[in-house]
Amino acid sequence: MNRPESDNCCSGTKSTEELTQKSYSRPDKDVETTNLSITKMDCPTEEALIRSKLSGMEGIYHLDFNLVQRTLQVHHAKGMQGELLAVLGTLDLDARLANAVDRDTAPPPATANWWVLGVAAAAALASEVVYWQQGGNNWLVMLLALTAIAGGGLKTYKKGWIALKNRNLNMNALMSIAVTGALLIGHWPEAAMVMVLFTLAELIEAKSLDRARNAIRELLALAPETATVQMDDGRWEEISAKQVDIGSRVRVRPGERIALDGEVIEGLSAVNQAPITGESLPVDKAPGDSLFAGSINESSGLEYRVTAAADNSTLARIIHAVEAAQGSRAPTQRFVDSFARWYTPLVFVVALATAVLPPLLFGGAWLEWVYRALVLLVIACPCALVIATPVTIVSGLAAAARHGILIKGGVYLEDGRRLRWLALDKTGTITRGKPAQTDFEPWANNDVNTVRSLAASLAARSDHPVSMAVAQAAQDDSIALRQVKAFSALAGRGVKGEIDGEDLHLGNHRLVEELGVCSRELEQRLNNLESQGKTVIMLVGKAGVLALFAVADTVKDTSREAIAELHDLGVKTLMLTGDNPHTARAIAKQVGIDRAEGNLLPEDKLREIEVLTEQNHTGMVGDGINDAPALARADIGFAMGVAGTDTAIETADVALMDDNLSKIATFIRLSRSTSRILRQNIVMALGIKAVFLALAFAGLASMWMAVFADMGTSLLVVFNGLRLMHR
Ligand SMILES: Nc1ncnc2c1ncn2[C@@H]1O[C@H](COP(=O)(O)OP(=O)(O)OP(=O)(O)O)[C@@H](O)[C@H]1O
Ligand SMILES: [Zn+2]
Repeated sequence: MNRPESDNCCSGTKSTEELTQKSYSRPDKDVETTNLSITKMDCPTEEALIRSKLSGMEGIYHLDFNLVQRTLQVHHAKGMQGELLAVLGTLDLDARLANAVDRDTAPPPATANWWVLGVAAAAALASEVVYWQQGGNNWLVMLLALTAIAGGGLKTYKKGWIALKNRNLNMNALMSIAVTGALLIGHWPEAAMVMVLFTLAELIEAKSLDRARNAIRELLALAPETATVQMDDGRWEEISAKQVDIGSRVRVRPGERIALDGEVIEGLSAVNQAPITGESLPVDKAPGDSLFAGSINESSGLEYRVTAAADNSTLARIIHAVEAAQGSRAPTQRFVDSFARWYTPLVFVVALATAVLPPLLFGGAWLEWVYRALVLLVIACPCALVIATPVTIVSGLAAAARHGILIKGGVYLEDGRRLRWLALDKTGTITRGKPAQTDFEPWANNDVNTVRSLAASLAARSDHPVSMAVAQAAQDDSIALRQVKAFSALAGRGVKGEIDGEDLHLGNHRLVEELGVCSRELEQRLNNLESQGKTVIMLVGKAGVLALFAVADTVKDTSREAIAELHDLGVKTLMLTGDNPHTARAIAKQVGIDRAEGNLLPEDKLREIEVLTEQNHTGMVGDGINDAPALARADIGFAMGVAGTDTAIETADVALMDDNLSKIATFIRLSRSTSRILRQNIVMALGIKAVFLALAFAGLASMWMAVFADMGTSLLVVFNGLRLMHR
């Protein structure tokens, strides 16, 4: 049996992560996937319990825990579901089958019986008071203490017992042992207090986790539940957004939120797309423009045609991706998990030694040392430490989503701060990607209209931006097109086809060289145009070069500033383009990019990235389609302008909803604050533990102080993590 999630999976490198996920997402006919919702899995210790129970079973291949959503995905051999549920049943964690597709059923919030807990707390307090008044234990102290423990701690005992039976030392087990021990050595009021405080801590912790859990669902709540749809008979009726079919006509009033993805049919309005793209300026919409569910229609009414079902809208896909991202473990989380795995048993052993050795060897007082050992048991609970990471990562992911940045895993969020180089594609990334024809020149006395018509006929068949510019210019001048036969695109070069029996090529310098029809004179002319930042393609026929067409793209308004922001963050920039080196340099100079490489075929781009990644943490940003190999090879691949596209969201490591490059700087800054908060949390959690460890040895810490500190630390790290949400 192979189990790739085995504990020695050490570094968080992308390749291991991907391998693990890919090998299991492949539909295999013998592997079945069960999604479970586990209501009572609110502390990482429960995860450890489940893991130890399941991973030993024959036929269980892979476990994907999502603590924040309290879900577990199990990949297992076919037909094991019943057995799986039965085993989980013995752990008493309320494991239920969950439908992965149905994202609307939020997990129930942490339940609390405040009334019982209040009585328990009062009893514990009273027991303490009576103890001090009477100067010792008596039947009343004991009765009050037992009442408190029964009220506050039965659940803990139950969970602790299950854990111990499964030879798992989780915090419930530790607490049960500690409280029982305290009772046995006669510390009745304190045992009661510790149990009540612990239960309270658990509750508060669960509540604050609920907040993190809901952060992402709150994003989903951005799309209204209902939409005003035109019925077959022409009436308008408000129906549930989920029931609206693709193609329906929907109306949205000014000030209203848009319920479904669609395309404007009628009306002109400004739409605030901030919830999707993070861009706060409203965007003007006219017929033909696309709309995103969740965005806000600001100025006037619109009618649109629905283009995606409610559960497949861009917004829904964003939320789906963020939720999935939480499941994958960030490097810090792996570190913390493996730390917790040896920390708890180690402290347990130390506690045992503390209880036994000093009295045996040095004649210490038994009761005194047993008590110190019990304090150690309380300190052995790593909950604050373990909870700190997922909460921080989830808040970071949610904050990024609010900025229109979709991060596909905690790894990338943590890694972003390490980026030293960013490679950028030119067309569509730095420039608008919508070039226009600026010059055309017949070559060797050819007839202007004939060559334009030939070139445009070829160009019209291609969707490459350069071709589109040539075709558009011809159309604007009402030049008639001819019929093209045997058309094909030549990657990185241009296109070719046959018109009236003549083989024609339309493409760049590389193509002209390859056809062997270049000349000194032509090169001079090329250099001249290219050094102005223009891209030149040539029409080539039997008689050689027939004409030159120059197109120019404009740089996006945001590019220059975004590049400067990146440089301020210490990230160097490199432009990679299939376009010629002159144009590449001219554009690079305009926006302030450090280095530019032109004339690159897709495989050359890949090689550049490979060279860079060997020495530096390197990101690559592109529009996703022809740059796919380079994007995949980079440490972090960014796809931009993905809102509305189908595949790009799924392919990149980080997807930027709009095409504003400054989002990458935002991402890096967010990554830096995330790792700062992660470090703070870990130092805080470990530091407080260390202090209490020392105090416990010195006999200066009491049990309830340790519980209190533990609760305080948990709360501190959770709130510290949630702070990110508002970055
Ligand atoms: N279909 C085409 N029509 C016209 N020219 C083309 C075509 N395909 C490629 N070319 C020429 O080859 C060059 C390189 O094309 P390629 O598609 O590799 O890069 P690009 O997408 O234009 O630039 P970037 O790498 O910056 O995105 C283009 O600049 C253009 O001159
Ligand atoms: Zn040449």
